[in-house]
Amino acid sequence: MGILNVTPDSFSDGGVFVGADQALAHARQMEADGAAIIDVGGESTRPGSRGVSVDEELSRVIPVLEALHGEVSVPLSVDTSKPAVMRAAVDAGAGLINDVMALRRDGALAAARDLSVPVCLMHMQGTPETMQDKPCYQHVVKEVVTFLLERVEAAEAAGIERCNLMLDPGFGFGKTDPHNAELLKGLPKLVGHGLPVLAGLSRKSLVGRVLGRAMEERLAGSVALATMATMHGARIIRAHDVRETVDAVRLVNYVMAAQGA
Ligand SMILES: Cn1c(SCC(=O)Nc2ccccc2)nc2c(=O)[nH]c(N)nc21
Repeated sequence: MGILNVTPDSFSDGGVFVGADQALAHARQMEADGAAIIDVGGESTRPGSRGVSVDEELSRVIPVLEALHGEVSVPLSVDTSKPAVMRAAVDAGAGLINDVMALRRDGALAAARDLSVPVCLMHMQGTPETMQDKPCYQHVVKEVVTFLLERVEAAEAAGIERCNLMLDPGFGFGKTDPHNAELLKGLPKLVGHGLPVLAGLSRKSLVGRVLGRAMEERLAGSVALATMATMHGARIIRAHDVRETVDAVRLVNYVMAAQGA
């Protein structure tokens, strides 16, 4: 899942691709590099960030989805928690919903059901504004798995088909580095519930803090974590550096498919 940030303040790449034409060029490059999905997000979810209005998010995301639709052959996911943005985004060509709030906003379950597109349900403790103040868990893996299974129940109760759901532990969303490490090590417990698991670790602060690497120096660490997530059963890897991440995933798949051992 290639990351296409259309947030002016997206701190991971400083919102370099805000214009629709730069976005299209970046999306085409990620598709050429092997991305199976392009994730388009208009609201920065960095720690401490406040949300944006529906209109602001729409003005960022819809023009880009319209520019990409029909120009790239891979499905587009819209990274949003707002029902109105979900509906407009699917109308504009999005084929997946990537919701960091796991459809908890009012109207989100109904929107996802009406739209009947695949949905990624992600765990977050608190909100982007507060989540990193003091993340705390008794058993982080158990609590994240339990939350996600509860969201699956809620989605099915709302009429969303189970086969349209993906689960995501939400690395960095209300987690300390030990929490993130425990979640990555414990990923097989989430994978074991039979739904595809998505992992987003690319360039995140976990890499920066453990390795002491600035944002632009996190490629090797990101590929290492993508490799670990894939070995632990993640089926979708959300990444900035698509070419390098695809190489790693292809090699993991090759080795894991080997006979014997
Ligand atoms: C939209 N979105 C994000 S944005 C946060 C981010 O990339 N931060 C970040 C990026 C680069 C550097 C530092 C932080 N992370 C996920 C994720 O892990 N899973 C799913 N499903 N969606 C996600």
